[in-house]
Amino acid sequence: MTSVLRNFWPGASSSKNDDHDDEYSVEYSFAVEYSGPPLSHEIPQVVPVDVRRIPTAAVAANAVIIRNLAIPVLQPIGRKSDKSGNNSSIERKLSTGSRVGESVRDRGVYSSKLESFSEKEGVLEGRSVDAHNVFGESSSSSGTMGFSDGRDDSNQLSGSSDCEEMEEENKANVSNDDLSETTTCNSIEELEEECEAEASGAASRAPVVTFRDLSLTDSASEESDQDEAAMSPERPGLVEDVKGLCHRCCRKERFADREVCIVCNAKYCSRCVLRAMGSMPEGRKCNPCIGHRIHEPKRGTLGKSSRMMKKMLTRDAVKKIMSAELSCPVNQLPPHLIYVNDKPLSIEELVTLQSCSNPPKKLRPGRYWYDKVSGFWGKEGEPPCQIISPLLQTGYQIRRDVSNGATNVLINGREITNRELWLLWAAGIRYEGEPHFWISADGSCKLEGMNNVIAKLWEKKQAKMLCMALSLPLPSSRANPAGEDSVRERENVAMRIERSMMYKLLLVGCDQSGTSTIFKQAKILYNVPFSEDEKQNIKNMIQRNLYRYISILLEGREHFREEDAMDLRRRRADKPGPSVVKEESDHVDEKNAYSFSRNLENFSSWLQQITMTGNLEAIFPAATREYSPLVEELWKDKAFQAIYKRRNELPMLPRVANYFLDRAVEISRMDYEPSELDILYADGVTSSNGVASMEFSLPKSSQDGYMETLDHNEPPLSCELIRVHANSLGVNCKWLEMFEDSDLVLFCISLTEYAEYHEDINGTRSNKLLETKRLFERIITHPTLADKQFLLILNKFDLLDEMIYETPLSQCEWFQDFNPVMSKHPHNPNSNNNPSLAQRASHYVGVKFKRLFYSLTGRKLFVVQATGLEADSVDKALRYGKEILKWEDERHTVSMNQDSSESFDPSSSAYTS
Ligand SMILES: Nc1nc2c(ncn2[C@@H]2O[C@H](COP(=O)(O)OP(=O)(O)OP(=O)(O)O)[C@@H](O)[C@H]2O)c(=O)[nH]1
Ligand SMILES: [Mg+2]
Repeated sequence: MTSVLRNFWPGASSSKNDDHDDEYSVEYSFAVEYSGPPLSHEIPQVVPVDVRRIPTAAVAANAVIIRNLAIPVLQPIGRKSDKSGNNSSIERKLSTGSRVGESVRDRGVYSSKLESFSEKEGVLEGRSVDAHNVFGESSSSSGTMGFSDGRDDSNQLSGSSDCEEMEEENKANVSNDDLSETTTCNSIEELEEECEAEASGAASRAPVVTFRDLSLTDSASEESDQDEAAMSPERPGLVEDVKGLCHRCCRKERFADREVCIVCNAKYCSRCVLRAMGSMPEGRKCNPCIGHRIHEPKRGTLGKSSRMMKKMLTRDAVKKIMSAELSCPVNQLPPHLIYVNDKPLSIEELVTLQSCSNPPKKLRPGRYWYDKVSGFWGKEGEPPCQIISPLLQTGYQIRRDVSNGATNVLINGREITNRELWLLWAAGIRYEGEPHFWISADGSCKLEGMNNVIAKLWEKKQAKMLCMALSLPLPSSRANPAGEDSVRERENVAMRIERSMMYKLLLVGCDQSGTSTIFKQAKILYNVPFSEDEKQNIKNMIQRNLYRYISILLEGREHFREEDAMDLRRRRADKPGPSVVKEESDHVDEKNAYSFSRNLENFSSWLQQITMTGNLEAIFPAATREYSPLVEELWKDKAFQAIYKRRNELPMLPRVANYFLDRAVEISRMDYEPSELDILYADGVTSSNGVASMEFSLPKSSQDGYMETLDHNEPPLSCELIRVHANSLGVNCKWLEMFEDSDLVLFCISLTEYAEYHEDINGTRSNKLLETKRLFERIITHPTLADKQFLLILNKFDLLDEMIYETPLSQCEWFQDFNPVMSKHPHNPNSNNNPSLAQRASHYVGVKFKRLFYSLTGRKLFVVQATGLEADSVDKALRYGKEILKWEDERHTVSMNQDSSESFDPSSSAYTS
């Protein structure tokens, strides 16, 4: 009471200094009659306050509450709030600047606006809104409760509207009101506007408080989910993007990875995302945006989880979130915002449209036209962009000017555009005057009032070509029985989620490192089938390779034959009788161990010529039919077998050639079907320059030795293996950026490279392993792969084992200090105590790369030894990759949980599963 009275009469004399008890030291005084000299001026009058006119807050239950009023949800104070302790500028201004009279006037203004808004909304028609009460609660909450997050509070008092257009109209009306009223006083809107402008992003953030119409709750429960979606509050505005800063903590740190709210576009760093988005019951939306429609341009990203999500949450949790994002009602297309022939769609019409055999692609809220007769579909004011299923019951009658045509030519009641006029012309339709054509779904064209078909649009090649050139639509060849589409749609949703959850493994390596062998091995290993086309191409490739190997042998024959003839000539020369020698030597020239019959000789010169001119590809597959018998004849020929025996003397012949040449007759036949092993051994199946990718699931195996505990319920791991050749990465590995979303990089090197050399055009020799080392350095330091895990695959271990004794590892200058102390005991392959020289060498190479990796990145490199041609070995390497991914996942989850444990309760979140 003391303080009330003290404040009530501020001009009163203070008795603070009195030493009396508090009880007697109150700061109020009583009026006493003035007895001094007469005054020269008038005494100001005090207007008595009518206490009955001071607005008071009504009891909430009795108050008429505007639509969408709900219990306010407290949010963390946003970065735009005043850090000095005042919660918002609105609050500050309300408490300091406004006098009682102004305040009351403001309330009046606000009240009238609310009423006019509510009336326009059409939802509260016939009810009176106690705006004073609403305002009273609102202002008291901002003034005394300190409840604010610095967001656009104007939204808090807005109800939902049925469509964007309506809301815009309302806004326009409200702002007109503003103009008339705010010239005289500081209205709430004005203050809010100032406040908004103060905040760096002038656009408002999502409202913190959402209002739900309590009076409608009963009936709302009867509405379908879709209805709820349609009636959901309007989307909050987009937040302004402050480049590179997290919307919550305003920090740049950790912002390389970010998650974006699909409603307001606010971006969050990994530290803040879970706090901002919570359990994500409707997918990636920050808490205030839950219940709101998505920002339409984001529709394409629905269900596609980001890297950050995958890193932070368990796979199951991400799957749940993505599936909720795709399927929750509020995220579905709002039918009432899609207009077809001037009519907003109903839910049934939208379903009909989406589930027809040929639905519109990329349907978004907007205005479209639809010609039910022909199935032409387009955006209002534009030529057709698609031909959808005809005769769907959707939209009103088509308007003549709906596509903005100015040609005076009508098709099914619509004045067509110039581009379509060209189409008629290309279809051979000639006319005079201002005709009206009727074109049916199959393209049959009739003149109005006539019964005969004058042309069929889609039978004319020119018409189709013109459509392609002018970006006009062509009819779809798809015809699906009703119902199938929705099934497929459901499957697609599941597939999309699966796909987005896949681990991406990038397999990269230098020439001949064995990346394509590993890729093919994985394909065979995990039952990823080769398509019929692929099989046919592989067959052609293997047969072509066979002819190439034969041609290399035939080239060798020239050399062997020469050698043999010289040898014989030398031996004959040692014998007496010059004329006899000459005769015999001629004979030898013609017929020695490497001589062919005339037939084979012709075949041999033809094949060598074709190979030299590089036309080998052109003669396949026809060559198989023509020359298969000749290959058989060649194979059986003694001279050819003699050449084949000396094949190791031909450096140009790849090692793998033996595998195919041994079965030359079988492979050259028309009916040859490549086996899996043939495919594995075949060179060139995966093009050297291209990028190949395949999806597979890595099943759980009891051989998983890396896991201490085997979880038998664990689902198989979905992976995508992308093989890219170093040559295709461009200068400075520029194209690595394309693989930014890889989870693990498998860098493959051949263990034989230490003894192999490259020769450039100047004849300078360089060690292949050192070249690989340079590529490795470039890749691991590439910014795109900065935070990726790397697994080094030391391939071709079998070959290293063969050659290491003859060719020491120290041949390569980087490995000069390799000097292993070998045990005197013979090597036992099953014992780890006495590793072979090849094992020691490969271990040494691994350590060298590990040190290099650590020196450049400060991180750990994983290494595995492999033999690409052996299935088990590749399986083991890929499973090791899987373990790395899982460790990485676990590490992230743990660190995120630690990060968020202070203020975020993980048990309340969907990410714990
Ligand atoms: N012995 C043996 N040979 C292998 C191994 N891995 C690959 N090869 C062979 O090495 C050769 C090159 O392997 P690829 O898989 O084609 O190498 P790449 O990385 O695709 O290189 P490019 O063909 O230049 O694109 C092929 O002939 C393979 O059969 C292995 O582990 N052991
Ligand atoms: Mg290859």
